[in-house]
Amino acid sequence: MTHAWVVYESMFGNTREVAQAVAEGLREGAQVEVHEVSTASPLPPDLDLLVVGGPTHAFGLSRASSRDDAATKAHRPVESATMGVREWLAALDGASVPTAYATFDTRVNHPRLPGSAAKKAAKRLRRLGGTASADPQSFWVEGTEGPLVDGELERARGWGRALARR
Ligand SMILES: Cc1cc2nc3c(=O)[nH]c(=O)nc-3n(C[C@H](O)[C@H](O)[C@H](O)COP(=O)(O)O)c2cc1C
Repeated sequence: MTHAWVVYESMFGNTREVAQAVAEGLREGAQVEVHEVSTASPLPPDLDLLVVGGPTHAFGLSRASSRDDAATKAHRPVESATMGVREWLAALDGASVPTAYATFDTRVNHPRLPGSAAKKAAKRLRRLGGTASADPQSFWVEGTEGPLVDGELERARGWGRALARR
């Protein structure tokens, strides 16, 4: 059976919810673990599929400064305070990256801005020698702190199901 990890970064919890929904979908055809990015090392040697997701910050992957910005906006402690997908990917050893990967992000629905953390993460994984199992996917939130737009968790489950069939 396909062994998949879903690795996510999340400040306010929206990307975590999407990660969990993607994992639910994947479980229809894969053995899946979900890991918050600061606890997602090392990758197991028998991994078949790596799914990586994070919030879009300033048109791309978060940085320490944008995470600090999120922390000042948040009404409770942010989840991924110490590191993000950008730093995690930079530290990844290409030899441990499974051939197949897929990336997603969360982004604000109105106004729809250019730039996507998922596209940036996909570029890095491609450079590490991986092959995309799907196009980078964005899931929409109503505002900086969320909530997710209605129907996005169901769409995330469906995306996960489709990934498991590839
Ligand atoms: C510092 C900062 C910069 C952001 N920049 C963008 C952006 O460029 N485009 C966008 O669509 N959303 C942007 N957002 C909104 C985030 O995408 C949103 O907070 C995120 O999807 C929520 O996910 P989370 O709860 O997992 O952190 C930004 C949010 C923060 C805090």
